[in-house]
Amino acid sequence: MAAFVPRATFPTLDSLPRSYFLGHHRAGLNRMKLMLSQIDLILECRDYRVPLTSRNPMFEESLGGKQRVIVYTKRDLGQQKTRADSQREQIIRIWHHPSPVLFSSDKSYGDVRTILRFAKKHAFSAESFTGSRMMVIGMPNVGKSTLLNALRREGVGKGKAAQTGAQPGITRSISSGVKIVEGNQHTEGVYLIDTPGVFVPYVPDAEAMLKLALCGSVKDTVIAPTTLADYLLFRINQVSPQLYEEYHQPTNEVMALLEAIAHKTGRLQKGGLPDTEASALWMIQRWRTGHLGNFVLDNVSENALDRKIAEEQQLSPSTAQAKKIMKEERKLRQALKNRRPR
Ligand SMILES: Nc1nc2c(ncn2[C@@H]2O[C@H](COP(=O)(O)OP(=O)(O)OP(=O)(O)O)[C@@H](O)[C@H]2O)c(=O)[nH]1
Repeated sequence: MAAFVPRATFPTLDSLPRSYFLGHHRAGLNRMKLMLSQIDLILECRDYRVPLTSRNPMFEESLGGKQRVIVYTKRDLGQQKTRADSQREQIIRIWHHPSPVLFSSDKSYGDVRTILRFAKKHAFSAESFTGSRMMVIGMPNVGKSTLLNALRREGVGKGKAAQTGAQPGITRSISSGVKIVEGNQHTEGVYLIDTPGVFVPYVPDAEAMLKLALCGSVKDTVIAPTTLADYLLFRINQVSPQLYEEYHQPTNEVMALLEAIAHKTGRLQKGGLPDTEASALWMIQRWRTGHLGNFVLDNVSENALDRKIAEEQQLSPSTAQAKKIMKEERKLRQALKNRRPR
């Protein structure tokens, strides 16, 4: 039998939606700007699996000037605990030097404690009697509320304060501060404010949109699940087709894999026909929960962040493009109203 050769490239999908900037994203960002003067430190969350693509330049534009620490979330879903992980993390630290960078997994008490220690040190060095107020920001579904809950649990031993969920947009408004560090005789402690995830107004690169959708920053109704599953298959094949060996032999044909998954997991329609859409959603969800391989989707190299920023500056939208973006946003809002999630 001929050896399996994975696809080297994924087709460019010009018709893919490139926007997911919703009303509550815009409103949330405006409110964050207004609150900035009361904030001592920003915890900006980015997804460990897409350290470049989950950067939102609007935060820099709108909230720049405030002291900020970048927290790369969902580390457990991207790392394999190898030397390559440490090297990648070292490069990411270099990207942001001298700003601090932290990595976090909600499964790791160590990671959460490190962030807590950082928050404590920052707050107590300010010696403010009224305590310290921090704000957690980031793209939708990056894990902001989960981080807030973990910091509260570890910091003051209290239960969940913010709702979390597998789809983006669970947090719709800015919360009041939640205590994550107890005070002492000199200060009131540390309060953390949760904010709604904010998407970028326009994603010029179709592959970036696929990555963001795969990581859950975009609602699953926006991009066809079979298209997303095809992109996931393309990426899994580059890592190891063995990751889906219990369903199918190595393949570049997403429909063949989805049909096999449908039969194996009982996702069948009337008459026993495989439900490929439901199987695609299941496959995507399996990857999002770490059951189809843990890997990073962005190429991390020393000058990758500078290159990305330079590209963004070149691609900053003209008036005509901005109008097109707004039209796309309106269309998207209408489509979301009309389509109910399955
Ligand atoms: N495996 C893993 N899953 C995580 C981690 N952090 C968050 N999640 C999951 O990611 C999903 C999104 O988490 P949320 O905390 O609701 O994300 P959010 O950024 O507040 O989302 P928005 O409401 O869109 O702003 C949930 O299903 C969480 O369980 C992590 O470190 N590891």
